[in-house]
Amino acid sequence: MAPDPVSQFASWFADAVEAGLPEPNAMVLATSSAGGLPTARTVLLKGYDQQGFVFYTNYESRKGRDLAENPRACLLFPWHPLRRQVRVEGKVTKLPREDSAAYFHSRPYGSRIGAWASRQSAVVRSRDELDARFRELAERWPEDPPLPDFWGGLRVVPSEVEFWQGQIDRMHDRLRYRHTKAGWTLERLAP
Ligand SMILES: Cc1cc2nc3c(=O)[nH]c(=O)nc-3n(C[C@H](O)[C@H](O)[C@H](O)COP(=O)(O)O)c2cc1C
Ligand code: PXP
Repeated sequence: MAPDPVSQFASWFADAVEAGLPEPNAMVLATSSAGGLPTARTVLLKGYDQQGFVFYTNYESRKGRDLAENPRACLLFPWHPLRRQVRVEGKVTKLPREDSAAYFHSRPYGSRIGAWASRQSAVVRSRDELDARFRELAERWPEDPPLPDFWGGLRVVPSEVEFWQGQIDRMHDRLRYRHTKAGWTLERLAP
């Protein structure tokens, strides 16, 4: 195992890509409201480094509202064909606007209009209403829509990261990194 979880993640992520897993960067993001109600959904990992794990979303969506009132999250990478899973826990911070803008402008035009057209997680009357909203916004910005102020990146800053490897007889390997004042400590957990 690597001395820190991000280096270890890099190695397992490379294995997931190499193995040809569909959407190897898909991860389940769990959040919880201030009242303690948990929810989970899939998002795409768009970057990671020693600072943490980054994804992009609508800040006013259900997850966005959860994270505004309770900025803690758990990420789960379900790499079943490799008999592996990685779980990341930590605090969540917003990306600087210039970083969100750089990513937003790298997205295809339609996805950028889509971000504007979707009040993510709100109830919509119909598919037609959604499509009409898309067309209206595409007319407004025939090219280069700006970054919406309600959209951008979030970073999960890891405090614990667990690497799970399936083994025979359900005697799996579970190795957990925990961030302490002294740096990262690595512990083995019972399967
Ligand atoms: C494979 C996959 C990847 C997804 N990636 C994202 C993403 O990166 N950002 C995002 O906002 N929604 C993404 N979604 C949609 C979310 O799962 C979810 O439906 C949406 O963000 C609204 O979630 P919420 O109402 O809990 O906030 C993805 C869905 C799937 C199935
Ligand atoms: C609503 C939504 N936002 C953002 C993303 C992130 O991916 P991309 O920036 O590549 O569209 C996805 C991917 O499914 C998505 O569905």
